[in-house]
Amino acid sequence: MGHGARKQLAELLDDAQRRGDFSTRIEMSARALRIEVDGVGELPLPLRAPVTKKLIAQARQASFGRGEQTLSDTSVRDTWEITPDRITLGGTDWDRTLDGVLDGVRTALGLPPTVVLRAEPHALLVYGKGQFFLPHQDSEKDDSMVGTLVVSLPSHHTGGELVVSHAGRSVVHQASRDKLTFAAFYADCLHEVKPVKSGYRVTLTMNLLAERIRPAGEDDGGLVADLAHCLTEHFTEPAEERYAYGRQKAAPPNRLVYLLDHEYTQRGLDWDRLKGADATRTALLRQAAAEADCEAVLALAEVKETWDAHAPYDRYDYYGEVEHYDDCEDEECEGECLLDPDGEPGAERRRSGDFSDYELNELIDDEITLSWWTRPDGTGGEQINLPVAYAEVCATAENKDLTPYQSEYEGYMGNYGNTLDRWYRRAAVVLWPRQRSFTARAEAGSEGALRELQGHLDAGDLDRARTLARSLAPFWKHHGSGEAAAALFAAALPVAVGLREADTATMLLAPFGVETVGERHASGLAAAAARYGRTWARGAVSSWFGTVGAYTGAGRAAWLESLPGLCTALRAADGDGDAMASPLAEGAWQAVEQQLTSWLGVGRETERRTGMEGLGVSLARVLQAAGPETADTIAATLRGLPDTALECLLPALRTAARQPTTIRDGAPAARAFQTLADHCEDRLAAALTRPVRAADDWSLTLAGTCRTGCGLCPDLDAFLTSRTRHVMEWPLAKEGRRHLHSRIDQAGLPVSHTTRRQGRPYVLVLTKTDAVFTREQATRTRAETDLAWLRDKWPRARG
Ligand SMILES: O=C(O)CCC(=O)C(=O)O
Ligand SMILES: [Fe+2]
Repeated sequence: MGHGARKQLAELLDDAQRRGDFSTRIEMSARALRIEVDGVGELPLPLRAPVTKKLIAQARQASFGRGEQTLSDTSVRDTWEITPDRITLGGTDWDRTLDGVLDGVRTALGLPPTVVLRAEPHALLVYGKGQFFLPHQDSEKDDSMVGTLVVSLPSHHTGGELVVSHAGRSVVHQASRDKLTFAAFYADCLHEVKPVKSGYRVTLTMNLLAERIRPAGEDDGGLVADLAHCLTEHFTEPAEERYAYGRQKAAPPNRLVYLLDHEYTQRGLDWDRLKGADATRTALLRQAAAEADCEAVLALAEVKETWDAHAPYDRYDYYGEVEHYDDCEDEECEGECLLDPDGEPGAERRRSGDFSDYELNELIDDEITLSWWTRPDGTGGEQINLPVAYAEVCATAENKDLTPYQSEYEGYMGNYGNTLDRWYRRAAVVLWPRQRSFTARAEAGSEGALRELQGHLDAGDLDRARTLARSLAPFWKHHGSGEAAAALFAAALPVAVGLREADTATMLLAPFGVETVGERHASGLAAAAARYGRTWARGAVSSWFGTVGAYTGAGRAAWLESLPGLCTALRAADGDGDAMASPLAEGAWQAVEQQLTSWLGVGRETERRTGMEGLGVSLARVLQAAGPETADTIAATLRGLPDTALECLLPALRTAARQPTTIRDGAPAARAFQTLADHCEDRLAAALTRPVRAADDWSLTLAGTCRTGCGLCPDLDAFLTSRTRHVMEWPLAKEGRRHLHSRIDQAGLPVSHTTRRQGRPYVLVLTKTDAVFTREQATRTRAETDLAWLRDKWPRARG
């Protein structure tokens, strides 16, 4: 059975690992090292305070890396540093001693004998009393860097322990007073230097580099054969379903994903530089793969686990009698607020994002997605997006024993109790039977698989290309959106054209989001439209838009910025670019129109204005991308909208005016922009002829009505529309007050509402604010400015 094969495979690999540890420590005589520092001279060992002080005089405050940045913050790292160019290492026996240490480190860390370690000085560090380095991981400065070697020079001190952790275990290294202490650890280990309590701690840190010296040798034939047998079984037996309550047997799995123990960066992920047990296990796995006729690649996986978990309650004294939180500022709260929001269980830790002491009860769900992998031929890697099925996963170390890079705790949610989400990044070996190679890779959205198809087309083997392409249909879905999918889309276009089969071409191109489509695809798109016709092109474009308005985030706005350039490139391309450009512009307009309609319905003015202004930029781009007829149709629709739409039209005109070529006579949308400018001018002029509000006129226009048929809103409306009333006191229970609040807030009315907490029910006090007048004045001033700008920039009826 499939599950049995996976389990057995993990066990075989677990047994096979040479017992490598993540950190090790070796002591050597201080006589082995002669160390000289510029400006100080040779350091007599063990170090004494006067010499150490001279070192400090030559040092600078050490910084540390975070992402791309280098930071200096003594609350994170407080130590003196001397750069390696100022240090000379020597001594009659030094090279031999270091080689011996490195060989011991290699064995202790479980690296195979086919690898040799080198150490490259990184810095000389001096820690005085109170100085330390908080937990961190070292950045891998070099592709071949596998870890760090800390050489502590003999020196009298207390504190300053080096604590190294991995997969839930920690070791503490304390330096010797009279010997050299070598501590080595893998680069993915979290480590820290505890504050020095007395004396000085002086270390020479070195990067550990791994180099391959011989090819991996033949391993125990029996073990490899057993592993190969497991692989064959895994790929031929029906896949096990996680919750298979009497369901039909599934097809065999398409791949096996073996998760590795250590962490790797994309750059550092290489068969020859795997760490500890990973190195041994993958070497065996690859031999087994060859024997079972499987291909193997290295991959990076994102893992998300959801646990039923709970906070360590006992530290909180709230447990027991709960009381009202006195300073609760929630206006609606009438003694129903029982807890200080900050006093909830785990609030403290929730803020700091540390959930390490939460208790994990039961795993509710896990998801694994492969995001990147190496090519089977070993030439670099590619981005992919592949959810991994339960029946395909195999691992020796469980996720929960590793350190998540992010955690989120969610209190009781109804369906589940309290849940803790944890995210991990893990590396993996991915294997599949060689004869299923195309499917296994294509399913992951691999560009390489599409290039294989292209290869068949180039070689004139149309039948083979069509058969393989059609085999994608069941899983060729959701290739995402934006730049990340652009390369895959670029690879899919020529294949779609070359297949000369409209339906297969549709299937290949449909699963992309419109934000993926860019200028680089123009010639491929024009060629596809020429091959399959305008109706086909329209269908393809509509599949990229998906449900119009379904996605309207920042990605869409950025894409609209590029739309005019894309449409120009399409219209200039060989083939039938216009067949793509027109539906693209129309689809973009539909999405913008839908957003415009929803903004028009928003009552709160500042919020609406901000939204409309952003939309104005998008509208300008859509008009610039459209052909003359579409642009005119759009302009006609816009002229039919209420005056609030000017909040979008003016920003659109301003955007266009900043790019004069797009509005000059002869530009496709020039006429449409002029029509809109004239329309705005008319509406603003008309608005300015309306009389100014009288100083005693407090009446408000009703924005939005209450559809609940409640008994309160008629009274509210009477107050709002009254010219004379500007304060209303209303004894009202909580529900009613809440209803009125929400109506006033949603309409963005210039009316303040407060609750006087006296007697029962409390009294709701509504007060019309000065904004009744100031807002109108501001609108008027804005209209005057806009009108002047329009008359200057868009003079009416040229010629
Ligand atoms: O001083 C040490 O022992 C370690 C320093 C360290 O972790 C580093 O420089 O990254
Ligand atoms: Fe470090």
